[in-house]
Amino acid sequence: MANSTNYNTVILDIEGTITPIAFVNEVLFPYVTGGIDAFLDRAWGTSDLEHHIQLLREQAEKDVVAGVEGALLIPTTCTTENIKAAVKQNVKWQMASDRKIGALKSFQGFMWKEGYESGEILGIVYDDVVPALQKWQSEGKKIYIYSSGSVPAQKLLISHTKQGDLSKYFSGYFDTSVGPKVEKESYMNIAKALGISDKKSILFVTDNIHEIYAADQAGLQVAIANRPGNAPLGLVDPSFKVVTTFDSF
Ligand SMILES: CSCCC(=O)C(=O)COP(=O)(O)O
Ligand SMILES: [Mg+2]
Repeated sequence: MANSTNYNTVILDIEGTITPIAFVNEVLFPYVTGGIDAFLDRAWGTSDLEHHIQLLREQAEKDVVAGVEGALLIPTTCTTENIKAAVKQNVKWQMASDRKIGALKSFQGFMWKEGYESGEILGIVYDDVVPALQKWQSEGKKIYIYSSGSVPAQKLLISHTKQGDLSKYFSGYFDTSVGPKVEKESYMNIAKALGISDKKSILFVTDNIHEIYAADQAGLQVAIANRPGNAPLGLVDPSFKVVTTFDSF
């Protein structure tokens, strides 16, 4: 049972908190890995695709310089087929280790756009999420998302769920452009962006214990989402609230 008190701002993680990890692993990620060949063929030559490839290319160059094992460069001057093959290999390599890197997350969101808009992908949130959003909103609380998924990808999921378009509940979205979710400065950046000086007035809910530590260190209230299919929590500091359902809020 969550016993968080006196918060007027709620920040929610997506995967493992409001959305099952299985939806990400069994629907969103296979959409990218299985569809990337055809997608590259379809979108080849567009400025949007070139922009996303350039982001992947710049990240790959940083990875090579940093000595990241398995990092793959994406050439600029080469045959179209070789560039496509390098993009495909790079994306699949990053996804195999579930990297939370901005360039990859932007590319995934770019591919998912087509899927959500065509109706091939429909987002899932747990049944207890919408009632909690309604309750928080009726209490005058502001609700935000902070996820490793890119902001465009977050908005797509939130606006295309089986429960309908949930965007009306959210006042804003944050991704790792404010900083990694495991660093306390990222939560301070969000509080600053929201103009909130009393960090204890913010409740952050996530499934990831490292994100909990970071938000706690930044002074936010925190609650751990322990959803079916999440990685085992292990031993957690008993001072942290753990919720298995949002009915607890
Ligand atoms: C709309 S994001 C889709 C899931 C994803 O790619 C991701 O990285 C989610 O990470 P989170 O920080 O929400 O656990
Ligand atoms: Mg998560």
